[in-house]
Amino acid sequence: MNANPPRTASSYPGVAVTPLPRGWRSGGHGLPAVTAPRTPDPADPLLAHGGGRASGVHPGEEPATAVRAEDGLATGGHAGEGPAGDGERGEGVPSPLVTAPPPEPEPGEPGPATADPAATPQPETAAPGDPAEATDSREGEVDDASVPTGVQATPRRAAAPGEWHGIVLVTGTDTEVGKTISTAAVAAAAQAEGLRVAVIKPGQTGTVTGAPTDAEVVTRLAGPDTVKTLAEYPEPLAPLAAAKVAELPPLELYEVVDAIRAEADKHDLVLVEGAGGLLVPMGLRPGGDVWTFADLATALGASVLVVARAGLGTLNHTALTLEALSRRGVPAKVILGAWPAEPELVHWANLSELVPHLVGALPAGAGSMDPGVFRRSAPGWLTPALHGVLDNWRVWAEEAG
Ligand SMILES: Nc1ncnc2c1ncn2[C@@H]1O[C@H](COP(=O)(O)OP(=O)(O)OP(=O)(O)O)[C@@H](O)[C@H]1O
Ligand SMILES: C[C@H](N)[C@H](N)CCCCCC(=O)O
Ligand SMILES: [Mg+2]
Repeated sequence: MNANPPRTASSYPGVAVTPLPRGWRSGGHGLPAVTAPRTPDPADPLLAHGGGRASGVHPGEEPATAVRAEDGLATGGHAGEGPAGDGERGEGVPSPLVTAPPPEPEPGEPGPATADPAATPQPETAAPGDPAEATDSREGEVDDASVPTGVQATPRRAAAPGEWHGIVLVTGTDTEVGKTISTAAVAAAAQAEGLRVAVIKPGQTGTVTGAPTDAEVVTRLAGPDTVKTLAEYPEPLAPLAAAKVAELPPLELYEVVDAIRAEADKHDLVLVEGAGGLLVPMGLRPGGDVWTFADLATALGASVLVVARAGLGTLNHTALTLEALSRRGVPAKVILGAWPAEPELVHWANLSELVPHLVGALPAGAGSMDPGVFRRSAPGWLTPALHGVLDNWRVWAEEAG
């Protein structure tokens, strides 16, 4: 006898109106949404991986002040309860996922550029460490350690809390979770809204395998205005390890920051895809210390999308990633990279836990779609926060289940 019989969405907490199973408490407990946000502690070694600066908190600002996420979702509720705001995580209960607001746009900042439909997307690749690809954002700086936190970290076009314009980083709970497909979906939805979109892959590893690069996949599926890879390494390893074994220059944090900011000057949305998960060693700082994708997020003051699996094990991986971002004061939301065609008990259970964090869910197989179908479908997989039209998880679950 099957202990976990298939169920419909309407029988699951968080996406349903039916009562919870006995003893079931839903709504993301165990995930950081129910914990108070940590105030970033400059002495916290996690805030300064490899001895680098801890940023994301700006001079004169109160760090990690919690505000409620505004993502336009009529969700986040619990079984037998109404939409978000009801129940134990009710109105006035702060979400730690939107913490220190990103900095205000600089005075005189130009508005969003108009879309250029004539632009031809072309993946570009710079040689690792190619100085022509990224000017040094640290020009004129004195010493890395003496620079006040965040002074150089102001993005050209910052997004307000809960908004996903400007520079947005895409990480995952692991490698092979659907970061590239999700990046393509967000790019497609944003382009459909008329935004000029760039996608940047700082470190592409595993080129020796002959598989399409992430830039090629994004170009095929979404065709953003600009797609760039900053460095390619042959072996399928973390970028820093791949650079070492190939004896190629590792990615340098501030060259990557500059390359991303340069695209932010020319686009409304710059999606930056990491490699593997949040704390994968990406490259070296000028002083020789390791930097991670989390360091890139704090250096840019950017929000982060976390692409997660839908199946067993995702709650822990997602909670760990969100906690690491929360303690750095980085706003974050979650996308399910591949929702199965035939979801089982575990998928519905995980969905109910993750709904308060979710801003998107892609169907498994989306990456194999015809690009035209992919582009037309993408807005339906994403909430309005990500330029999509998905505004009710219960309705989505009924259709997806
Ligand atoms: N929604 C999806 N539809 C189709 N294929 C998918 C989907 N999500 C993931 N995949 C497949 O799973 C694999 C991993 O996906 P993807 O390349 O997006 O991973 P990733 O998280 O970007 O990994 P990496 O760390 O290597 O960049 C790929 O082979 C991809 O084709
Ligand atoms: C090659 C692979 N597909 C990714 N691009 C790199 C993943 C690095 C993961 C490192 C790790 O967490 O152990
Ligand atoms: Mg990828």
